Amino acid sequence: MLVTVEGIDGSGKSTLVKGLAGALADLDPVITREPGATWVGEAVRRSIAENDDPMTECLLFIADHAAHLRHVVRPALAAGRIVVSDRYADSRYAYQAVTLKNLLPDPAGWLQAVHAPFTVVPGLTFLCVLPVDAAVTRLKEKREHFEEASVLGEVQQNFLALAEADPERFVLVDALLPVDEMLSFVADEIRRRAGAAR
Ligand SMILES: Nc1ncnc2c1ncn2[C@@H]1O[C@H](COP(=O)(O)OP(=O)(O)OP(=O)(O)O)[C@@H](O)[C@H]1O
Ligand SMILES: Cc1cn([C@H]2C[C@H](O)[C@@H](COP(=O)(O)O)O2)c(=O)[nH]c1=O
Repeated sequence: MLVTVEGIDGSGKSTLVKGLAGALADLDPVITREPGATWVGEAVRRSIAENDDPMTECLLFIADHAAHLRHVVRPALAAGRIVVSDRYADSRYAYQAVTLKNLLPDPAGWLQAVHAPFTVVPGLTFLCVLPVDAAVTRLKEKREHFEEASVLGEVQQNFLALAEADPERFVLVDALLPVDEMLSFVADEIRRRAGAAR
C-alpha cells in the first residue's frame, strides 16, 4: 500500500513521517520522500537553491518522481511493503500549479496529463492542514527558506481542492494538533486501511 503525506511547508509532514517510522515499526514500512530519495533529488535541491526557472524546476521534480518510482516505490510495492512518502505527486499538482501559472494556460491540467501515463496513485494520502500564518511562524523559528505566505495560501487551496475531488483517498489532518496526537491519528488510520487491504 502506498501512503503519502502532504501539506504546505511547516505543516509538520517530516516530523509526522519520522514518527511513523517508529509507530509502525512492526509493519516494517519503507519510509521515503520527494524530492531526494534518488540522485535526481540532489539536482532538485540545487534547483530550489539556485534556479530561477519554474519550468526547469518542475521538470526536475518530475524526473525525480520517475526515478523514485523506478528505484524505490515500485520495487517496495511489488515486495508487498507499506510505503510512506513525505511528499509525492500531489505536491507537484499543488505547488507547480502556482509556480507555472504565468507560463502555461492550464498548468494543473498539464501536470495531471504528464503524470497520468507513468505515476502510481497512492492508496491513502494524509493532507496536513493549518493556517498559513501558523506555518510561517514555525518556519521562521526553524529559520528555513519558505515560499511567500501568499504562495503557501494558494498551494494549500490547491491541496484542499485535490482532497475534495478524491475523498476516498485523502484524509485531512489538523496540523495544529500536538505532534503525538497527529501521529496516533495517522498511524491508527494506516493500520486500519492496511488491515482492510490485507
Ligand atoms: N504538531 C506540531 N505542533 C507544533 N509544532 C510542530 C508540529 N509538527 C511540527 N512542528 C514543528 O514545526 C516545524 C516544521 O516541522 P516539519 O519540518 O515537520 O514541517 P514540514 O511540513 O516537513 O516542513 P517542510 O515542508 O518545510 O519540510 C519544526 O520546527 C517542528 O518541530
Ligand atoms: C515534492 C515537491 C516539493 N516541492 C517544494 C515544497 C518545498 O517548498 C520544497 C522542498 O520540499 P521539503 O518537503 O521542504 O523537503 O519543494 C514542490 O514545489 N513540488 C514538488 O513536487
